[in-house]
Amino acid sequence: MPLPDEFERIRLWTESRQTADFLLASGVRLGIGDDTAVVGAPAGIEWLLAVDTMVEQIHFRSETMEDADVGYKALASNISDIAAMGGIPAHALISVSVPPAWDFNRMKSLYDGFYECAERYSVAVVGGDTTAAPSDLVVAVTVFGTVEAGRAITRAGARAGHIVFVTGPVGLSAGGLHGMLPSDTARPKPPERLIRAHRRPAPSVKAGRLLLERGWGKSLNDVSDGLASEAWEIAEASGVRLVLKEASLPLSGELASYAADCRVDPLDWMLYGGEDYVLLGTANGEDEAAMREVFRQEGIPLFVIGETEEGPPGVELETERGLRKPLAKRGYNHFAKG
Ligand SMILES: Nc1ncnc2c1ncn2[C@@H]1O[C@H](COP(=O)(O)OP(=O)(O)O)[C@@H](O)[C@H]1O
Ligand SMILES: Cc1ncc(C[n+]2csc(CCOP(=O)(O)OP(=O)(O)O)c2C)c(N)n1
Ligand SMILES: [Mg+2]
Ligand SMILES: [Mg+2]
Ligand SMILES: [Mg+2]
Repeated sequence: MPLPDEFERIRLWTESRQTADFLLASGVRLGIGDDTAVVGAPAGIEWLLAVDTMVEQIHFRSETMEDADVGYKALASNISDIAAMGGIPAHALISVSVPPAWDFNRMKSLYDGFYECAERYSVAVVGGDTTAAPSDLVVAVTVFGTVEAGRAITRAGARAGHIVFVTGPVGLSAGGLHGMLPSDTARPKPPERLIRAHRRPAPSVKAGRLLLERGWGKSLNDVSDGLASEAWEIAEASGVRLVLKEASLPLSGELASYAADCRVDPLDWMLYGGEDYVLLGTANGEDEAAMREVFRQEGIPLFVIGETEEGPPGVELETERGLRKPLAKRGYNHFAKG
């Protein structure tokens, strides 16, 4: 059998993955197959638009991710940016640049991952682009979300006297990655939960919506580059200081024991590891009790990890003994100063 050409591949990767009813309900008048998609714009909403790229060797390699995980995570990381505005993810465009090693079947698995994530978060895949590539796979996903007009929660809304919270544990993804990356010295195998955190992140869409609908979220950011880096982004965008309490940071028992096995400090993974795709934000202290109660009822994690103060924008870490030290503006950076 001859190998499918470009157009047959697109059809075979995407055909019959989402029902006509679902696409119609998502406002899609015209989906995959024409020069552009045509999507209805509901009254009273604003569009949230974001794109994120995953590059083989930089964001993943065969040792760290299964093929389907790459598709799942590429869409999940974009959905996380919509969650970080308090929005609802709605549509996605998928661009793939495909090297020879990613044959038809591997790409089909990648698309299985895309569509698994799309189904979980009710995202309509409305188009994309396909090219050949010389050696490594590049996947770029553009996501469109909706938010009630004027209500998006930005990084700039933190004020002195807020509490600082996160919507899930941090550092698990970095711990899992540590154990899966090739290394000269043998590393203990990470627990399944850490591997899963790295491969199948769960963006906090429900938490983002609660924070917006109840009016609790005053500033919000998702954790892609690491808690410290994202905290600095809120501090600088808002013009406040964030004080994070080391004892309140959500350290999972599994991460603690895996870090002990590896003889490393889990705090490094928690503060600087990244790819957690939880939300970091601030809220009024008076709302803390109600927030805790409703998040508990909804079964969504919420950890209060510090507070904000007036002063030159920055981030501090308060140790268990009450000593404060500046928290380095460090995290994953594609072009770290060298
Ligand atoms: N090449 C680019 N051209 C235009 N805007 C960009 C480019 N790269 C990043 N941005 C914008 O810079 C901001 C920060 O990007 P980034 O750090 O990737 O955000 P995030 O961590 O939320 O994905 C975003 O508003 C993003 O849209
Ligand atoms: C093989 C491999 N090496 C290193 C990493 C770690 N890593 C790569 S990108 C990244 C940060 C998130 O990616 P980025 O492109 O910065 O996303 P954005 O901040 O734009 O959402 C991290 C922690 C990884 N996931 N896989
Ligand atoms: Mg980005
Ligand atoms: Mg983001
Ligand atoms: Mg980044």
